[in-house]
Amino acid sequence: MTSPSPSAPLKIGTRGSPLALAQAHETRERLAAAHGLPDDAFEIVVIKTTGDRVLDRPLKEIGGKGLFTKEIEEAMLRGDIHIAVHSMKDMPVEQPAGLLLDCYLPREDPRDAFVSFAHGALADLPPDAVLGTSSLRRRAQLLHRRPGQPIVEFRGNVQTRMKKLQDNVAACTFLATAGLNRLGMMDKIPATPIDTDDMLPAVAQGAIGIERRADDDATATLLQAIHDTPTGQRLAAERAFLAALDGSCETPIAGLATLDGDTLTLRGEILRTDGSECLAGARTGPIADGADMGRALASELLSQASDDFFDWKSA
Ligand SMILES: NCc1[nH]cc(CCC(=O)O)c1CC(=O)O
Repeated sequence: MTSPSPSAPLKIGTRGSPLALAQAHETRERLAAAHGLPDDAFEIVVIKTTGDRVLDRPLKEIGGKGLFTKEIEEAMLRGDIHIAVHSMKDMPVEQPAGLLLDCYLPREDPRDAFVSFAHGALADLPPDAVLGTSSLRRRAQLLHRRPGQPIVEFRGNVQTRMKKLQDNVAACTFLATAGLNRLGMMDKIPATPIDTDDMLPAVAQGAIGIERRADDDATATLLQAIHDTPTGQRLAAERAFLAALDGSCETPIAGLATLDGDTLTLRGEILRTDGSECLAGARTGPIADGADMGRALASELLSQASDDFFDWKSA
């Protein structure tokens, strides 16, 4: 196998957002360290996606799967890049033909964070405080616990959202703790992780996945050295749950697997968009049965859902 070198670097495709770049740099550092190669044996290639281009509309209006991945995957299939670094939370459950996702970096904190200048915790919020989020899941979860609470659409990167909070567009917002940690911002903004019993995270939240061409054996060998097995086991359960629900990032579905010795516990929930109903459940079993547990939990929740529960799918 030929190794990447400064003259023939391994090309790492990524979106250009600060978080995406931080993730690409982490991947480069791990690959360089694992293989004793210099940093410039890896080249970071920034690719703009539809999700980056359209900033003025809520993502759910643009629709379609792979909003943040399509252009990057096309570049990989053309051979312009060798690997692509993704937030697994944004990844469709199936990859396009010819591409494979079987390498995960060690997962960061999966919890959501409560971000507010005015209030210390979610529980302290008065019922008329305006919450800022554009995530269907967070919105449904918040409304489920706090019916009638006003919520405004809140998109943009961390800086944009902090500015909106300062301008009092909302009293608080919600961000993934993982993203804040990876950007080194957890101490710089008023953010507190939310217990997963109070807000169950999105499937795969906090996990980074590295995609490659299925037939690229040289790259597969390179990636094996940085794959984190426990993260892969947790995501196998969570993504099987998501796949069985036919969900994507922008649907009110939450799921989190945890490991304890040889045992995996998967918690999951599905909600109505307006938060009026939340179906939740859990499964515990051997780690190797994670994907089966994900599918079983999905069936259990689906069997409890009334006919109109999934109306949000066409909404
Ligand atoms: N949907 C956007 C997105 N995709 C991944 C992350 C955060 C990092 C992660 O979960 O790994 C975020 C931002 C957020 O939810 O705050």
